[in-house]
Amino acid sequence: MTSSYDALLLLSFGGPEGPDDVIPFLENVTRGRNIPRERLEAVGEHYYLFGGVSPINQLCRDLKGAIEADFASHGLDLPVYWGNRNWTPYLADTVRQMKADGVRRAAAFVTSAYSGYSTNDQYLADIARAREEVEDAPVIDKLPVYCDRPGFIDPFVDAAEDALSSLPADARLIFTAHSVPLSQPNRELYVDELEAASRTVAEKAAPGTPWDLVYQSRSGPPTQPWLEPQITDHLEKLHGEGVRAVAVVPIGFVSDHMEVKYDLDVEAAGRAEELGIAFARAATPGADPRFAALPRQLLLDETR
Ligand SMILES: CC1=C(CCC(=O)O)c2cc3nc(cc4[nH]c(cc5[nH]c(cc1n2)c(C)c5CCC(=O)O)c(CCC(=O)O)c4C)C(CCC(=O)O)=C3C
Ligand SMILES: [Fe+2]
Repeated sequence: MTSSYDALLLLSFGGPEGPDDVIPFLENVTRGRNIPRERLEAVGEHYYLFGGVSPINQLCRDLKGAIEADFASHGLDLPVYWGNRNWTPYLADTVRQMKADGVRRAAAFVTSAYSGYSTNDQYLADIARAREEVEDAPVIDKLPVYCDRPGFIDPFVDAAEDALSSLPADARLIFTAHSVPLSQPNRELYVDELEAASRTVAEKAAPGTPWDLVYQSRSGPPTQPWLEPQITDHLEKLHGEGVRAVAVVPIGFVSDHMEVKYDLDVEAAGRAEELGIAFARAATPGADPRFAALPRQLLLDETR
C-alpha cells in the first residue's frame, strides 16, 4: 500500500517523567500565558502525587506501537515518529531527526481530536515553529480533525456502556472536556464539536439516558471567564436534583493522562464520594486498535 507521505508524525503535549521535570515542564506549558502562581503550585502537587511522572509519555509510546502494528498489518511501510510541544522528545528535535533520515513529506496525527485553538491551531503553530528551526525541514501536513470518526467515537461508546453497566439503572451520563477561556479563538467550533461527539456517544451507548457536557481543569485568573459548568459544581447540582449515580466520559481527551487521572479520578471522584454519588469513569481510546487505525484511515482518506 502506498501514500503520498513518507512518514507519520505523532504529535502530542508532553509531560514530566520524574520529580525534577515537573517545574521546568510547567514553565514550558505556561510560558507567556496568564496562569497564577498558586495554580502552578497546585498542579505541581498533582504530578508529585504520581511520583512526578505524567502518564502521557508512556501512553504516546503505547499508541505509537499500536499505530506501527496497524501499519504493518495493512502493508503500509511508513516510519512513525513522535514529538511533543512541552517535553522531550521535543518536536523540533524530532523534525531534525526526520530530516536527517531523508523524510520529505510527513502527515501529523495529533493526540487531540477537535478544532479550536488549544486543540488544533496551537499544534499547527508548533509544527510551523519546529519547521522554522530546521533548515530545509520536511513538509508536515496535519491530518484532519477526527472527533466525528468511528475510530474515535466507537471506543468511547464501549467505554460508556462499560461504565454504565457498573452502576444502577438510573445513572446519568456526564461528558467532560478541558475548559478554555471564553475569549479563545474558535471556542464555538470546539464546543459544537464536543456537543456533537457527546450526543453521538450518548445515543449509541444509552439511548434515552439524560446526559450533560461539562468542563474540567480550568486555570487562568478567577476573573477570566472560562467554559462552564465545572464538573465538581455540576456534581453538586445533580446531587441537589436527587441523582445518585454518574458515568463520566472524558470525551475531550484521547488518553488517560494527568487531566484524567487527577482531575477526574482523584478530584471529581472524591467530590462525588462526599456527596454520596456512585461514580464510574469511562476509559479513553488510548491504544485501542480502532483508534490506532485512524492515522492510516485519515492518511488514505478511507475513514467514513
Ligand atoms: C483544550 C486543552 C486540552 C485538550 C487538547 C490536548 O490534549 O492538547 C489540554 C490538554 C492537556 N493539558 C495538559 C497539561 C496542562 N495544561 C495546562 C494549561 C492549559 N490547558 C488548556 C487547554 C487544554 N489542555 C489551557 C487553555 C490552559 C491554560 C494555559 C494555556 O492557554 O496554554 C497546564 C498548566 C497548568 C494548569 O493551568 O493546569 C498544564 C500542566 C496535558 C498534559 C497532561 C499530562 O501531563 O498528563 C494535556 C494532555
Ligand atoms: Fe491543558
